[in-house]
Amino acid sequence: MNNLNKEKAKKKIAALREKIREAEYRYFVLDDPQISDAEFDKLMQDLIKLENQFPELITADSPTQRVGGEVLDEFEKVEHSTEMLSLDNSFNAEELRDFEQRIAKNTAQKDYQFVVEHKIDGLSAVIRYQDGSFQLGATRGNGEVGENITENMKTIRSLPLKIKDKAELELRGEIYLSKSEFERINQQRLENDEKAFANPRNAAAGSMRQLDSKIAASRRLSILIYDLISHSEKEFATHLEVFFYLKEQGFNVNWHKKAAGIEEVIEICQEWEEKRESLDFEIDGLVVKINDLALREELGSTARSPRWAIAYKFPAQQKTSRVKDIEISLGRTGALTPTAVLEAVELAGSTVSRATLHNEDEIKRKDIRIGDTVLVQKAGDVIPEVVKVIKEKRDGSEKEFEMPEHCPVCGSKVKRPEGEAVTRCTNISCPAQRKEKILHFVSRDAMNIEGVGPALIDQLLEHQLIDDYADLYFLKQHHLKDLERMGEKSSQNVTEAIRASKDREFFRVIYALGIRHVGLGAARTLSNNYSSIEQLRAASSQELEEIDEIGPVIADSIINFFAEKQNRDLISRLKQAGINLSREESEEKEEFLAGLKFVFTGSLNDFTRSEVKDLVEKAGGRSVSAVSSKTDYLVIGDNPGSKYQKAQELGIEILTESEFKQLLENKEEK
Ligand SMILES: NC(=O)c1ccc[n+]([C@@H]2O[C@H](COP(=O)([O-])OP(=O)(O)OC[C@H]3O[C@@H](n4cnc5c(N)ncnc54)[C@H](O)[C@@H]3O)[C@@H](O)[C@H]2O)c1
Ligand SMILES: [Zn+2]
Repeated sequence: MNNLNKEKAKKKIAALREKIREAEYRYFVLDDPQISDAEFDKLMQDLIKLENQFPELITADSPTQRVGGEVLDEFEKVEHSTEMLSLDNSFNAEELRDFEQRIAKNTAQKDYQFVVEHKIDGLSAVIRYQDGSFQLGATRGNGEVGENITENMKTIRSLPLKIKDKAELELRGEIYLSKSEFERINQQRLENDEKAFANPRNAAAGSMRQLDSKIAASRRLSILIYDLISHSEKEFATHLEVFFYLKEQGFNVNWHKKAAGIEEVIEICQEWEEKRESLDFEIDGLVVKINDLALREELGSTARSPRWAIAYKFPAQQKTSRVKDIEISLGRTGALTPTAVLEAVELAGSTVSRATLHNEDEIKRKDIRIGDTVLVQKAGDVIPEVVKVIKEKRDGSEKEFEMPEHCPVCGSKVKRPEGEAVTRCTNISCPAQRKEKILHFVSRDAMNIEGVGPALIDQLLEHQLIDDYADLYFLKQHHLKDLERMGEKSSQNVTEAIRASKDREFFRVIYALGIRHVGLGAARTLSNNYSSIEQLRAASSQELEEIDEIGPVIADSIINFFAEKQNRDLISRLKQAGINLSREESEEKEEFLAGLKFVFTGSLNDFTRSEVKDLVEKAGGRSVSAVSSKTDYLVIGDNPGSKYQKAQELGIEILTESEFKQLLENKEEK
């Protein structure tokens, strides 16, 4: 890079600027990005580096010198009282330390503090109040002029229309969609044959730019406030004081934490990298700000961003890749599932080379072709998926995908029942299905039988030593000994592992049966409601549906499962083998939360969402998503959302995180 000559740099800079401008237009104006945020950030970083090397090539219209964004003509324009800037980015601890160094160089002050906040992935808004009423809401636009979205903002429930303070205020906050609401909207759009939004940010931005505010209202957006730009009467000394005041006025304020030095900031950033999934909204990083407002003044800002703040960005969750092929795999229910084979990319800390395409309709809807460049996304532990195709990258060589007519494993005809999205192999004894069912049965969350893996199952099926999972319990050591790669010792271990699995908890057995749609959570719920397999089998679909979390689809599937003679036979052989088919005394004793319903809101400090769900369910309780009159407890973390208000209205018992912990601890002693 160092000996790059100026002519070359000039060309490279021009090309980068061109790409960045195009991406900004698609992102800010069309709400339809074609590259991932991480890729955009990379382009920007490359440009910044080059411009730093050749400062004489910096022009006033370079994207590094201004805030991206455009103002749409459809909306009334609003001039901002204070320019709305971007934030500088940092991607690792080193860059955060550099940020601190720059501050140290620019001030004589020694002991300053930082405030770390969530960087919510939504769209920023300016909000004005006068005489205690919400007056005006505007988008950032190009930083100087934004769009008037007051009417749409009135539909945001978490924005108070009235406040106590009668002074003139100007605030900033982030409008966003919760993950659950985002899913709901996309589901609905798919049902209406509309294009799904790529991510919650685009959905939120798209909703705010609707001319018809009824549409915005139907989207249930939220807002978190993170700054006070001006107050006509009060002076504040620190950012924390501002937060305190905003909270007092009834605003939903952004999560924040004080940090004494940059090392503490780094710790908080790393902590949230792991915890981000526990939030019901997306954050793409954290924002680190100077707490002392006078020091902020002193540090000032560049044309593009303040010097007193920096964004810390998490590793990418979305990236582009290319579909090399589309393969079909068979599940235990015989479903033919298309999977995209991708050019490997690093995504959120792991290498991704496959993504699920769900089913034929999904491929059609997204128009995914072999050879396409696609945007791939990964959220938490879920399987990576293709967000969308970047059609501009097509050169005509892409091939459309056709669902095969025959099962790729057994060759039988496949069928796609009317009204269903899934194509299945029609052969009930298709070896692929049998194998998948057994694999599921022995898997970790189910019966957890170590040593019984795909290779062994293949051999057992091939030698007709077993036909289904119940047969595993009738295997003798001498059956196994002669198999490939088995021998005395391993066959003994395997038979021992099979025997040991006989007293797995009842809910694991229910899960292991492989009833369609019954995942681990539903299995747990069922085991909380029925104490034996006989009771479960006797349940009517109406009775099942009355259980929270068990919908008609699951209920039907359970009924169908027990209706099949083959399955009832499987169960009686499991019983004969001595498998635990009822909830034991010991399991019941732990159920001190039996029947109680919990709702969690806000961000918890010591648990992830799946941890608390697990804890509650282990104790026989249930964790549900919405507050209703049937809720027993609402547990609130930092920045609880609208659920908090609703629970208060309904008079539901509210626990803080530490009270919830106490509840668990006290009861466990009993
Ligand atoms: N994918 C694309 O094609 C594409 C194109 C352009 C921009 N982008 C994305 O947009 C970013 C640049 O856009 P930008 O200038 O709007 O954002 P930024 O990343 O520079 O950060 C500033 C914005 O952060 C938001 N924010 C959230 N929480 C905040 C908090 N607690 N305090 C202060 N601000 C907070 C505000 O909306 C603010 O306007 C890029 O980093 C990139 O990720 C992507
Ligand atoms: Zn088959």
